[in-house]
Amino acid sequence: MTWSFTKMQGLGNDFVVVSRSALPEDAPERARALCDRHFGVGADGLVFVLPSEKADVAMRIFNPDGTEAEQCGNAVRCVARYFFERISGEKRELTVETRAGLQRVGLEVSKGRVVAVCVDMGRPILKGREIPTAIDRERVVEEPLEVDGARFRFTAVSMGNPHAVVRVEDAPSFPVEKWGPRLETHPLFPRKTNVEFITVRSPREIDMRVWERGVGQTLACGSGACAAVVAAALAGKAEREATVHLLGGDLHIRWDEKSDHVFMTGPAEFVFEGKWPGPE
Ligand SMILES: N[C@@H](CCC[C@H](N)C(=O)O)C(=O)O
Repeated sequence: MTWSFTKMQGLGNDFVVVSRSALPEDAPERARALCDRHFGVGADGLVFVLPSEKADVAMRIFNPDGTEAEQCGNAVRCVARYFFERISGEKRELTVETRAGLQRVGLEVSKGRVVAVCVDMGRPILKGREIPTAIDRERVVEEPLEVDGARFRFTAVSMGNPHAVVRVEDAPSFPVEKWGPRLETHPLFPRKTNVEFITVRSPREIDMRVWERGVGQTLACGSGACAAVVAAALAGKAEREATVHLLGGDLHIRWDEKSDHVFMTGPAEFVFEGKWPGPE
C-alpha cells in the first residue's frame, strides 16, 4: 500500500513523518525500509502522528534499525509544527503524548508559520531517581568506564530515553564513529544508550557530537542536548542554561531550578512531500 509522507528535519536530524489513525503493526519493518538512505527515503527516524485521548496529538518514533524510542526532542518539535500547520492551527500551546509522557510545547508563530518551538522535556532522571532528591553525586556524575583499553567518564541521564554523556577534550574532532558504537552497546547499558560527546567551551556554550542508539552518528539530538546540559551542570562545568552547538546547528537548553524541568528551544522545518510505494 502506498504511503504519503512528509519529510521534516530539526537541525538536520531528519524524519519521515506519517499521519495515521492508529499505529500500524508493521511499524518496525516500515522504519527499516523507509529510513534506508540507499533503498528507501532516508531518515534518522520514522515518526507517526497519531490521535491522542490525553493530549492534542500523540507521537511514536522508530529508529532506522526498527527499534522504538521513548523520546525524541527534535521529532517533538517537528510534530508540533506539523500539527499546527497541517492539522489544527488553533493553539500556540499544545501537548504532545510520547512514550516518555506528556510534553508541553510552545510555538512561536510569525505570519501563520512556526519559527521556533519550545518543548518542556520534563525532569531528567539519574540512576532511576529524579534530581534533586538525595542522590549521591559522586556516584552518578562522571563515572569511570573502560572500553577496549580506553578510559572515559560518563554521566547517565534519562530524558525518557537513555543517554551517556562523555566529556572529551575536543568534541568537533572526536572520533565519534569509532567510540560511539562501542559505548552504545557497552554491557553497562542493557537497553543500549545514546552517547553524547561534549566539550564545555564556557559555562554557557557546549560543543556536542552524538552517536544515537539505533541510528548512528546524527547531526543533532534534542534529548541528548538536554542530557548534556544536565550532566555538565551537575559536574559543575556549565550553567543550567546553555547553548549546545551541534553539527546541524544550535539548541537552547534551560534546566529550570524551580520545576526541575528541562526546556529545549529550536527549529523544526518541512523538507518535502512524498509517496512511498512500499516494499515489493
Ligand atoms: N534524535 C532524537 C532521539 C531519537 C531516539 C534515539 N535514537 C533513541 O533510541 O533513544 C532526539 O532529538 O532526541
